[in-house]
Amino acid sequence: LPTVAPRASDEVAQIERKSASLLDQPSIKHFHLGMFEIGRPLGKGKFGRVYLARERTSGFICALKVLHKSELSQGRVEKQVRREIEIQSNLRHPNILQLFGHFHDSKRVFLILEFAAKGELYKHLRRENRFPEWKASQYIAQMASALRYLHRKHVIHRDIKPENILVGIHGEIKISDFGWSVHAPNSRRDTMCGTLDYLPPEMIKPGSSDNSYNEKVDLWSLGVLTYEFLVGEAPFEDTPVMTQRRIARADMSIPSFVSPEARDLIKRLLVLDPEKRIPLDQVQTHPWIVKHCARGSSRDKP
Ligand SMILES: CCc1cccc(CC)c1NC(=O)n1cc2c(c1)/C(=N\C(=O)c1ccc(N3CCN(C)CC3)cc1)N=N2
Repeated sequence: LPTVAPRASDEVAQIERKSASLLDQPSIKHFHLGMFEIGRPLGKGKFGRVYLARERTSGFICALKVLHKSELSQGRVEKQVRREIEIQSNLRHPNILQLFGHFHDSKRVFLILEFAAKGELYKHLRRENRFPEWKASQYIAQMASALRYLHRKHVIHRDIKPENILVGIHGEIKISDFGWSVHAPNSRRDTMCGTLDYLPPEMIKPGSSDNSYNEKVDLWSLGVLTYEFLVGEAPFEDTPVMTQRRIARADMSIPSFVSPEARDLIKRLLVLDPEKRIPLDQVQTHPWIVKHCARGSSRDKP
């Protein structure tokens, strides 16, 4: 796979400047399919497929996500896709997958996304079973940095899990799939689907009067992610009914091979009361994070 040279983002800026200037003549389209050479399929999800792509004039490598309008309307997820586009196109952070632009034709919506050359994090996790503490710690440090950035913009991701994280060419992680992200505070109206494993107690309590919640939901999910990186399975993994019950009681046990520092951080994140969860700035200065990040940048070890 071609590597994405760092200059690529300058080229995006160049494309954007060019297309911004093109926008002055309304007849000129912004982006369209003919501008891209489509490469191999990279992956597929419930509502779309993603392909390696190259923008013809600049040679810029990206990932083109194709969503079929018919499927979106059947799944009643148009609103989510609109929100994903609106939120993700205004974000710029090394650990958040960038959305450079979007366009559509009669049948499909196309998202022009940053190419993450090392693919899906959950496949790495399944292959390695669980991550060594130094790697898990660096990933959580990167997640905390990305979440701090999101929360400063009052964006809650709400769907932090290994399946929604990609890995860049230097081994850095990139939060993707903002389909479930919202502006805080929020009271959930969309129906949930998929795994319950990562949901905090305040989002699964059925019919609780005050079902509004805030950014702290991402702290709980960060705790679940930390546990899963180190143990290889989620802390409340069980049958759906038991998972809900165990989440509501924060009923989990941490295996003895997990270091005391990592155990301490997990316990400070998986707290029932959202207000009592350790804040992100204290995650970044936690002994388990500091002890490993000192070993060098957020990249693969040589
Ligand atoms: C449409 C697919 C989808 C549905 C739902 C959620 C998400 C976000 C995770 C996505 N993916 C998405 O949006 N994606 C946006 C993307 C993206 C996915 C991506 N890369 C890859 O998917 C990928 C996969 C495998 C790969 N190789 C595997 C074999 N290795 C030996 C070499 C490397 C290398 C890159 N880059 N930007």
